[in-house]
Amino acid sequence: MAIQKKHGKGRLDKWYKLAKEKGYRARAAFKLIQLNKKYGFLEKSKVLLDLCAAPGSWCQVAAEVMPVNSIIIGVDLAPIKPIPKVITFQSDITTEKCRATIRGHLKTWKADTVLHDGAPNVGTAWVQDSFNQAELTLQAMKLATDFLIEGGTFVTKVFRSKDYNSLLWVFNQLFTKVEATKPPSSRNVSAEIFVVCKGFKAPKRIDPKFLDPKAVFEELAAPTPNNEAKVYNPEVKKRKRDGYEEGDYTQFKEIPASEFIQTTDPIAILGSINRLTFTQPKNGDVALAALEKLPETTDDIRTCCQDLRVLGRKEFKLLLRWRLRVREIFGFATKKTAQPDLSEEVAQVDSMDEEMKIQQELQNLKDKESSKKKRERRRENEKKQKEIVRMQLNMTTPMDIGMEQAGPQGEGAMFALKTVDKAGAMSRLAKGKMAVINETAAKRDHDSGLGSSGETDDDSDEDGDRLERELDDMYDHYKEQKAERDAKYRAKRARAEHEDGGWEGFSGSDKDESDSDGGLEEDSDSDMSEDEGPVASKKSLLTDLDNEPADDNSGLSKRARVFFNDDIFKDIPGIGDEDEEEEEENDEDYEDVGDDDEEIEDDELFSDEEEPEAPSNQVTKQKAKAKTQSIATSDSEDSEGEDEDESVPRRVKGSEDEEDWEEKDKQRRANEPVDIDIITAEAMTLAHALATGQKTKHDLIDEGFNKHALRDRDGLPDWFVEDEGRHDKVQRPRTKEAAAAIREKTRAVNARPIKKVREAKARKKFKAAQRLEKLKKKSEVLASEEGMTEKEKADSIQRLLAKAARKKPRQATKVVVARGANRGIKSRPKGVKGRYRMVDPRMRKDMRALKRVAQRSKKR
Ligand SMILES: C[S@@+](CC[C@H](N)C(=O)[O-])C[C@H]1O[C@@H](n2cnc3c(N)ncnc32)[C@H](O)[C@@H]1O
Repeated sequence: MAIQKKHGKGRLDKWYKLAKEKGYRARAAFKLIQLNKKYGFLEKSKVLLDLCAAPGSWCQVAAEVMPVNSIIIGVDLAPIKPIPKVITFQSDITTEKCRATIRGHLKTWKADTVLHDGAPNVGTAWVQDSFNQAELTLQAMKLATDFLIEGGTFVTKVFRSKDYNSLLWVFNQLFTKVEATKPPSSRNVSAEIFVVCKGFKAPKRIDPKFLDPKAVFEELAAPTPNNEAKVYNPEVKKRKRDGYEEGDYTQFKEIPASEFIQTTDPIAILGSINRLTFTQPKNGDVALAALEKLPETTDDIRTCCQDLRVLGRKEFKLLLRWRLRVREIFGFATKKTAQPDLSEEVAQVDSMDEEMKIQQELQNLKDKESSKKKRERRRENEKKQKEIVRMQLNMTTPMDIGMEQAGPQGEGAMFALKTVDKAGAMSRLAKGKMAVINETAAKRDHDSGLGSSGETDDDSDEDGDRLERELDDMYDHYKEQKAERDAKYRAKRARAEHEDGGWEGFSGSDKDESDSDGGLEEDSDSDMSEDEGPVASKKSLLTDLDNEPADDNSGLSKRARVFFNDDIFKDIPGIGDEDEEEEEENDEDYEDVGDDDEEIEDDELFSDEEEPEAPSNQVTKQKAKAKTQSIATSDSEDSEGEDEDESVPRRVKGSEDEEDWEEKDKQRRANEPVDIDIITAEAMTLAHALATGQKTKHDLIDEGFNKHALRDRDGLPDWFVEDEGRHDKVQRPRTKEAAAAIREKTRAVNARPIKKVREAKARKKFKAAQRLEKLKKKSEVLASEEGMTEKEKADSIQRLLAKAARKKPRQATKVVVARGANRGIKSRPKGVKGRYRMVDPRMRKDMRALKRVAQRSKKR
């Protein structure tokens, strides 16, 4: 029965067997061994307390690893058979008696390490058990706090349950470093996890609440700071997770539109609710009835209320304006009517004395002045934007802007131009990233209190601007949250930021400056003087003007560049800036590397003659070759005289070691946003259609004019544009054959993992070195031969060299029929030497049959 149970739970695993082999009383021993391997606490300990130690495998390990003459005390409810060098006794660790016994054994000593692997009878009722376990852990920690030395280590088992975080929080209060880990020997199916708490803070007084299960597991939602104990760390934050509201487990939320009118936080509603309804509840909402009849409640408004989640900024503004108007009609406090004292809904100014009148007039004048300034600034900004757009269309040069910005001083002009360029504007322009510029300019407008350039009623639109800013903030906040949750999104954003590195700097400083209403010119000057100085600026200016024609070298005419600057070409490899191109090429190179476990025959790698292979394989090789050339590898040794290996995509750069490379490769593949295979398959399909005449050049041009080519994203909310970019893409046809060819390519790349290729190359080099060494020795022997003339010696050495240089005739590939046990096995079958190829028996029969048929038809 007992054996059955062990089998049933899969207990007779390798750790179980190993424990038996090594004489440990339980497989748990390996958990401690592995924990100690990672954190190394046993070697440093002289006194150890093992709570819940039966049957005693942890004590065994401790006795083995700890220095001689260490004190090890083990306690458990169950009896522990004696272990040499270990004191054991039977007791319940939650009792005072146990504490006293330990005290008796330790006397004045303090423990360097306290271990706890306790588990109350797991298996009866999980919820109950997990709580008891957490409670037991807390009890163990209580004991640990009594006996641990300052800086000591507490290692405990915890079950991942609802109390897990609470326990961790407490540990964090009492130890400087807390880490949760799961050693390999701990079964994956088990919810157990081990927490290693290092650096006991040994506070003089510990708030009893820290060790009280009630306080820890129930009241932790609002933890009381333990001000008395020096361990309290205000920086420890408890993460707040929003779940469903109590009693409301639906994701779709709707509220009456009247609530939106009455609320003081309309943006919160727009951000969290799906629909505003006008349907009358049974009890009859008077406000809602009146609201429905208002002429302000137009069909547009009703449509917007239908689904708030699909609205853009424009619609949000529409709703918010509607709300303000309705509030005015209903006599609710609005921003315009409200006085500083918000508690009063409508403030009436009946009489105004002289002084107040003067103040009012002054205020009016001030307002006018500021709105005039605003208008001027906006006009200036619009002008600048236009110039930038002109620049993008190559109608003007950056120099024009620089000169204008810098004014009459010639040097200033240099500065300004430099700064334009420092911001990466020139290169961005060439890359068609003006969207970013416009966005940044718009943002600056925002920050400086200006609305979007399309609006003219700047005085009356203050509310709108504020709302817009709030909406922007909310959107940014949403993006931040998304980034926090989604590692992939974070990586993608990091990549984007990396690509836009120069631009980031610009927008960053831009934002800072704009807080003080600074324009582009102010940015330029401050950046310049702070960062690099005039010499650098001139240098940079020269460099960048030099760089300008480099773009022309891309072979594109100005018109072509403007054309390819369109967003539609953004994701297409081969079009766009060179960096992107290069990176994508690299990415493709890094793609689809199979796992290293696959065996590759050396002979296959070192084949001197090209074997006839499938056409797709050849295509792959050629492609890989082209790529290899495009990647600047410094691994010159590897490439020496090994042209046959060039077909293997090279992924090794400089001195990067393999693990590094593999790690990076993994990350790269995880972050890869564009499916290169799909794009290649599309390209192949297109090429095939062109080659077979199914499509003509004109068809392609025609297809180029589609809805995606004329995307007008002006005024659309960022989130919408982002979402569109992700999903609204041109669907190009992909044939089955193209997809199959790409799959084949992937398979071919996978079949030659770089690790194996490198190993094989290294082996080949090693063998060559050995041969050379042999040759040297033989030549030396010949040279020192006394019975030979100098000519004979020279001839013999010559012959040796010629023989060594002669290529060995290639061995014929042996065909091995895979039978029985050999089927599906990739390693070399027994007794087979040299090149071989495994074939299926059916394949050999088929081949023979084909040959027979061919011969017969010849005879006829
Ligand atoms: C997983 S075993 C410990 C294995 C041990 N670490 C080893 O290496 O052999 C869990 C132990 O916790 C003990 N235990 C549970 N509650 C206890 C309590 N209140 N006081 C003492 N021991 C307890 C159980 O008797 C059981 O032997």
